[in-house]
Parts: sequence; C-alpha cells; structure tokens
Amino acid sequence: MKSYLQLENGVIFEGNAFGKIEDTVGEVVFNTGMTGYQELMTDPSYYGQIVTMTYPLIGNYGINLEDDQSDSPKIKGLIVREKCDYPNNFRCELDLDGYLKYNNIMGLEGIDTRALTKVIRETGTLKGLMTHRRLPQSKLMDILNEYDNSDAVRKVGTKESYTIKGSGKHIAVIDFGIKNNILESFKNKGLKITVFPSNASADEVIGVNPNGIFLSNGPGDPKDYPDIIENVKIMIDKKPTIGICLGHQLIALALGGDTGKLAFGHRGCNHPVKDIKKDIVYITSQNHGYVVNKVPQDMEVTHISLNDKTIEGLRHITKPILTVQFHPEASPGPDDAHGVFDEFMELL
Ligand SMILES: NC(=O)CC[C@H](N)C(=O)O
Repeated sequence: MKSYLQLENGVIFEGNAFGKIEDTVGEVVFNTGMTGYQELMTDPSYYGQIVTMTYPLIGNYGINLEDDQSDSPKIKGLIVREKCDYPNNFRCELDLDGYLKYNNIMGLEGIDTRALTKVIRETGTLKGLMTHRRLPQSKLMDILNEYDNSDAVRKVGTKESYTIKGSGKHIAVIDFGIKNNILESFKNKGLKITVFPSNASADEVIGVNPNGIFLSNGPGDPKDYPDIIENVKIMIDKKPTIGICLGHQLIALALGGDTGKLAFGHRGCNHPVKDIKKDIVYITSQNHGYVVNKVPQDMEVTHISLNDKTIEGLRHITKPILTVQFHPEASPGPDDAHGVFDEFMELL
C-alpha cells in the first residue's frame, strides 16, 4: 500500500508500507550498519525512534530469534530502500515483513534513504509520522507535538529485580533497557548478576553487597532522569562502576559533567573510536543521540570518536569508575572493543 513518511519540516517521502500498517510517530534517525537490523530493532535504546537504514538492501539474511537483544522490537518504525522478501541463511526463521507484522511495527520500503539521510544530516534529527494517508501540515504538527519519550527508560527496563547465577564475582546491574548481549558478556565471565529496575534505590543496590556496579544502555535523554542521577551519585562513590552509553552519560552528569544532543547522532556498527592511551582504533557499535560535552572535573577522556572527535569514553582519576559511549558488547558489529569488559573485571 502506498504510504508516506511526513517530517516535521514539511518534507514528505513516498514509499510502500509493510509490516503492520498503522500510523506511527517517532524521532527519525539513521543507522549506517550494513547488517545488524534485527539487533538494532530489538535494542531498547531505540525505543520511540523510526530507524532509516542507509544500506540499500535490508532483510537478506532474515530473522533469527536467537539474535534478539530484548523480548521484542523496540523501534517505532523501519524505513528501507529495498526489503528482501526471499531471505537466505541457514539460521533464518522468518522474514522481515512477517517479523514486523507479528510485532505490530510499521515498515516503509521504496524510500530514497540516501535523500532522507541527507535531510537529517542537514537539519538534525526530526520527528516524523509514518502513515498511509497524507495529512495537512497543521494536523501533522498536532500529532507530532504530542510525541513524548521522556519516560522511556521506565518503559523498557525490568520492573522487578532478578538474579543470574554465576560462580565468580557479584555485580549489580541497573537495567535502563539493557541489551541481551551485555548480560551475555558478563555471564561469559562467570559473574553472578543481580539485575535491578531503573528506580531501585542506592540502598537496595548496595544492600546486596556487590563487588561492582554496571549502569546499562537505555533510551532517551539522560537529563530526563534527575532522580536516577542522584542515585547514581551515591552508588558510584561506594563500588567499582562501569557505564555503557546511557550509563556513561548518567555517570558524567552525576559527577558534575554535562550532556547535550548531537545533531543527528551516531548509529551503526562501523564507527571508528580511538583508545587514547593504547593508541589503537576500534571499529565500534554505536547508538546514541546524546553525548557528554563537558568532562567532570575528576575524570579524563579515554576514547574519542574519529568521525567527529566527540567523547567516547571516560575514566575517573582516583576512583574505580570507567565509562564508554560505544557498545563493547557489539551485537551488531565487531568485537574490537570487548577489552572494556576485561578492564572492568580488573576493577572488580
Ligand atoms: N544506547 C544508549 O544507551 C543510548 C543513550 C541515549 N539514549 C542516547 O541516545 O544518547
């Protein structure tokens, strides 16, 4: 069915709908990965976003449920140049269209994704509506103005705490929308893990007497969570801590740094990051719209993006706290930066 992406700046793209055909509103972002569409669709950090894939053919190796990064896709919509209807891979269980239909997510194909990406690059991230009926701009704006993603973390993270058995050291994980492969990476190190919801108090977390704390990735703007930042401030003073992506941003804010919104973010599994001390470049998996733009007084920058020189990692000068903006657990993407987990093990 002919359908549209209507952007808040009045630009309209026409394509064909697939998946579940239903009006959907979101922040329109682009991802530069050639593969990894399934992992990113199920990464809770994308909650509330309509994702455009810059690679022109998506779905060619199908969907394999084992690769999901959470219990269901978290994106609002998917935009592709061409979707593949005949996936071919020995692990493939279903095709992209069937997967999106089953999970009530709308897709649009036949979109000039290169032109759309250029619009986003020039104007910055925009809100948009995927719809099969074209709306007048004033009606569109009424709908887009209602978009609010400020409580996203509480919607995607666990509501109850739970424990994962392990024979090694014990870590407390605060789940703001954690990706499965982060938990897998910790499990592979033999760690015992207690996972807490985002609203767990510092007392509850410290109460299980963990050897260390992990602050997870998650959706939205870190500044929307002042109560969490207060909690983080207390926790990280007591135990060795590592933060990834949203966790990194929350730690920076808790220690007196600042964050801001990037014009169009970093999303893909092919982003070069320099480890300053080791003088090594990693190809990393990334998915963030916000960034630390003021380093806390007692932290030093450990990693930078080679695309735009923004901060990609921090380390506390005197305390055992390290943070990265990129995703060392990959999924999707290369394992180049997996050593970050080893550094955390040393801190424990
Ligand atoms: N992957 C993440 O944790 C994303 C962090 C934050 N929501 C951002 O967009 O910057």
